[in-house]
Amino acid sequence: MAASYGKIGVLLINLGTPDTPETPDVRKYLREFLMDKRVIDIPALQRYFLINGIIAPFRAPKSAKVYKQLWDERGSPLLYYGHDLRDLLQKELGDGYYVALGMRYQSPSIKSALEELREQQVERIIVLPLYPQYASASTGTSHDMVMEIVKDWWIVPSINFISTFCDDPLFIKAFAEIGRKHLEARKYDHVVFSYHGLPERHILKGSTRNYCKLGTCCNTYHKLNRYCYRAQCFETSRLLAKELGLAEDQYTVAFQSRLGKDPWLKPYTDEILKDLPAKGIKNVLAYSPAFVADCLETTIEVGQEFKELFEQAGGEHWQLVESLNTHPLWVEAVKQMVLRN
Ligand SMILES: C=CC1=C(C)c2cc3[nH]c(cc4nc(cc5[nH]c(cc1n2)c(C)c5CCC(=O)O)C(CCC(=O)O)=C4C)c(C)c3C=C
Ligand SMILES: [Fe+2]
Ligand SMILES: [Fe+2]
Repeated sequence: MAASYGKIGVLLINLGTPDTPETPDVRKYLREFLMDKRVIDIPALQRYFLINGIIAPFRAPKSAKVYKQLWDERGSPLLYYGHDLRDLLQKELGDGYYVALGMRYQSPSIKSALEELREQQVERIIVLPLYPQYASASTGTSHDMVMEIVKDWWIVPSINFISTFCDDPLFIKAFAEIGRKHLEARKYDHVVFSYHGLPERHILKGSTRNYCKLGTCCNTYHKLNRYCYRAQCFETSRLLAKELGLAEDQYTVAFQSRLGKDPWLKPYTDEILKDLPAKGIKNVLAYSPAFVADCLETTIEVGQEFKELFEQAGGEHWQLVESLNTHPLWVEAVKQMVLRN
């Protein structure tokens, strides 16, 4: 596309995925991802030994097996839904905008996406990491990478960083609509909102004036805990529950995907789901609202692994709510976020 001056650039960012589901590519991806000091926040030398001594040799082949189950004819869903969203958003926003997609790890890189925008000589850039709830390990590191790259540009255009959209009305409406179809199709006893976990210390490090202490501090969402990941997960869940007409005792918020021995945000999804059947909860609808596109964490972890655990514990029906992917209300939600910024 030829450059035309005065456009607004939109940079969509997501986590990234291995280039292929083969072990060497998964190892390369995990190395880049987990060497990020905002993801594994321990001293550099310790991180180096953890990754090269344990994760690269042992975790990479295991993860590759799971990535092979995830891969389909279009590749990795996280990546192809990213491209689809970019194309749909470009169509919706029209000629005054140029939309680019960058992945924090692997490809297409944030650097290549920013170069596309620079080539277009966009006058402003809106940076939107595709994570509804801010965490230093996701949104923070995406912003960090953008700043790292543009700091060397001679002309640094105006840049708007969007850091959270956990309570965006259209985002909530889109996710509610997808879940509502399941709730109307059969009877569910309970809804589980399962979020990607974080080490507890990540919350404490971001605690404004020591406000967040992993207690009831996050039960309401306001100025002091605006960027607390835990408070944002609770807020998204509350708003989704409200939109779906769920009472407080009809849903549970839990956290998944913990890694290592440090305490992560609790309760852990794989633990709570095992106790549900004994309480008479045998039909569960599972939401994964930390992600806006299907990926390993939704399709495989929530959709398959948790389903197996639930059934082994006596559960009868476990249903994953598919992610926002290319849902028209989601595309509209992103469009409105861009227009507002
Ligand atoms: C210390 C480890 C990790 C932190 C902290 C973390 C935070 C975090 N991650 C996401 C989003 C995604 N993570 C995904 C996969 C994934 N995450 C970790 C570790 C941490 N994540 C690992 C090791 C993996 C790889 C899979 C595995 O080997 O188990 C994905 C899926 C990508 C895909 O290709 O499908 C996403 C998306 C967020 C939002 C977040 C902080 C809140
Ligand atoms: Fe992760
Ligand atoms: Fe908090």
